[in-house]
Amino acid sequence: MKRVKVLVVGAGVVGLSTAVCVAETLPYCSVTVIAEKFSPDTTGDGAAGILLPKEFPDIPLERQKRWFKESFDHLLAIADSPQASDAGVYLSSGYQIFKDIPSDKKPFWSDFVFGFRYMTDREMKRFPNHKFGQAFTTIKCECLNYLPWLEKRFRAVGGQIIHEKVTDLHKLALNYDAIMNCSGLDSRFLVKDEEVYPIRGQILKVSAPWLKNFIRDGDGNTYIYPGIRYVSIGGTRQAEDWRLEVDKEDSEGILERCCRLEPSLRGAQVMCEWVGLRPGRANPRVEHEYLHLQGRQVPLVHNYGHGGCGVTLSWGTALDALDLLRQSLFEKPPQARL
Ligand SMILES: Cc1cc2nc3c(=O)[nH]c(=O)nc-3n(C[C@H](O)[C@H](O)[C@H](O)COP(=O)(O)OP(=O)(O)OC[C@H]3O[C@@H](n4cnc5c(N)ncnc54)[C@H](O)[C@@H]3O)c2cc1C
Ligand SMILES: O=C([O-])CC(=O)C(=O)O
Repeated sequence: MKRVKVLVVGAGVVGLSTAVCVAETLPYCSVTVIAEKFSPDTTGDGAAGILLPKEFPDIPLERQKRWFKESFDHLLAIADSPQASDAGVYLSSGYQIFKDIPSDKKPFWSDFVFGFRYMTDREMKRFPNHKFGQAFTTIKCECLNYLPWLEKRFRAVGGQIIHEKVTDLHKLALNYDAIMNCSGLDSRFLVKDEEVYPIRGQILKVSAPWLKNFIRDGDGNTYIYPGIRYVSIGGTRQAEDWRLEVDKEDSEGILERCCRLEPSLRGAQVMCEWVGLRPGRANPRVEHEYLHLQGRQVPLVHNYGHGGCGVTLSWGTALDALDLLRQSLFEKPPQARL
């Protein structure tokens, strides 16, 4: 009997991962996802979806390693299964190159990807403006496939979906035993967290089926990611910039920088241009508190603020959010709803 009603706010890669984790792990919970936007209109749908972490300043490194390893291993199992093409999850190999030798040549995630090594002098000759490079195989998770696939998996275990904008979490909490907030950038308004801010990202999707390996400049501003339908080339990282319109100058800059790294892109046809707002935050917020209403305390588990790493850390942070939910339900068992 499903006696605990859990509501997940958000149907991006973070919300759907969280909803699937809870619905598949806690048989006593009935789980509903409520969101204003679903695939193909969430931030992850336009993202390249490469699994590549960055280091957050105030989260213990062991926790960050766990977030990445769990996400990588979860997606690797999908990539290795007959579900891979439906889910849009596959291995992707390539290079990260640096104009200056980075202080951390062997980053914390290097043991979790496959075949991490420094590039040879011969390989580096292809990139005369760069001094150092890393070669490795990671995973690419294309949300245009992965999110509908996750949604199907969620429905298969009885998950419910509501298509609606939420304006007041307290009102919703009258009808649920726990709420999980996966509203990304909109947490700025929904839970009034002023630490979340937009980091605008513009990319172009080009047709260049001859490209097989990714190339990323370590500064994070220029990258080329071959994918299933197209090659994503980027990018921009404009903090506090809320514009969702395509900026012509940004597109020109992206093409120019990417063609410098990969001259064969000069002949590539641009299929579309896309802008998304990363949910920036110094550190992702994966923690819980309680909403107080009419004598009841309703657990509120937050899972948002992943910046440019939402796909990269989606499963690991969802598992942490699941633990926080379990802990909060155990600390304060559901109290009678009105
Ligand atoms: C150009 C670009 C490239 C990127 N490339 C990568 C990459 O290669 N690898 C990687 O790991 N990450 C990448 N990212 C980052 C990644 O896309 C994000 O971190 C991730 O998509 C965030 O997911 P989310 O579920 O937290 O938020 P979102 O996808 O923004 O989803 C938020 C959800 O909450 C819902 N919501 C919000 N407020 C409300 C409300 N009030 N009521 C109802 N619903 C609400 C929305 O409707 C939506 O369903 C990239 C981002 C950009 C912009
Ligand atoms: O940085 C990258 O390589 C891709 C990415 O995650 C982003 O643009 O946010």
